[in-house]
Amino acid sequence: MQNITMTRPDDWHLHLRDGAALKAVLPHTVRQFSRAIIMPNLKPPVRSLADASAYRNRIIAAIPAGKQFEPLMTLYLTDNTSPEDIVAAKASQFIKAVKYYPAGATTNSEFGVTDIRKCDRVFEVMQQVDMPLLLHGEVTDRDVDVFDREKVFIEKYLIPLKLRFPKLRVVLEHITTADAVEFILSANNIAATITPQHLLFNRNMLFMNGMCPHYYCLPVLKRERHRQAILQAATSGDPKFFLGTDSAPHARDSKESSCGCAGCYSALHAMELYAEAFESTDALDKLEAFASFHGPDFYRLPRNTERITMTKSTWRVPDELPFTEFGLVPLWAGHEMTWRMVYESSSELLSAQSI
Ligand SMILES: NC(=O)N[C@@H](CC(=O)O)C(=O)O
Ligand SMILES: [Zn+2]
Ligand SMILES: [Zn+2]
Repeated sequence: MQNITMTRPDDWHLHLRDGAALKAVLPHTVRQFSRAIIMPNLKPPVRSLADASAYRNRIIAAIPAGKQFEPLMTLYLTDNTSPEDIVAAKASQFIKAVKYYPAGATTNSEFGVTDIRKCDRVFEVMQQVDMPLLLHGEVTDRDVDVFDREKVFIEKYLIPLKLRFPKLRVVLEHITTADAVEFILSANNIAATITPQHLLFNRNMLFMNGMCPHYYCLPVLKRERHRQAILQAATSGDPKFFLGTDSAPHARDSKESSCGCAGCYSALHAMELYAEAFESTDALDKLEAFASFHGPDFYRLPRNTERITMTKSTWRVPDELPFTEFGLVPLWAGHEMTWRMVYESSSELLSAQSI
């Protein structure tokens, strides 16, 4: 196959940050996607309707002139989120979900929830008004092995949560294990997003010829058996699985540090990365539904009508992109990609090549 033409996709899990960082990364997402679910883990987090409204305006102001993009906002759940906050968020129409971070689980999660059972009053209202709950599904217990944190979260918290709130619509974000796939398939009113890095790499990538911080994200990459399971889920055509890049920019100095932070940057070339993963298992025919249909169907939004084209053409992922004063290393820097998104104008194509 030399060309793929498909419905324009959306990104159902994206970190845009704020200020100069937002301005540096947003054009990449806008080139590839029509809409994105915007993660609320800013410093301080997006906790109220007023925070979300102000952040949404800053994102809209940063959209390159003449481009279309719709940020779908989320609220950051804390121990103090109230049922009234949910009702107000639902009424706003632009807040599409509420994000749960276990306190201490990942980047900027220190304001997260200390005990998920404390949120039952809020979940009750979310179930009632049909506000989806997005989960960073990992336990934070120091005595649980870092590679088992997703599996233990499912057993200890997610299964009981689904029993307490069977109609609450849940997205288990950035799944990484066969255990997650199995659970998603067995339960109702639940879906999962899948990132490009978890489809393409197993945990060996973290230690290829030395320690490679640019492949460190949370949940951490797992063994090959788990990668195979999520690749199989993503390419199965099952509507419970859809695209969420979890593109999470961190400046080079904070990744290449004695305590490097978690997150991979994939907004530059997300669709090309997914195409490579799907092609590896001869499933390019399943890419459009995964990237462009299952997400809007879950969120009960219309599918996009515009189309995009990717073409077979090799190009090298740049070593670094402009981003604050330290630069940003994209996922799989230096790799020869085999697909390339075709942009509408040749000047855009040129600027994409030159970064
Ligand atoms: N995935 C990551 O490793 N990092 C994300 C946070 C998150 O999605 O957990 C970030 O905001 O940097
Ligand atoms: Zn997360
Ligand atoms: Zn994320």
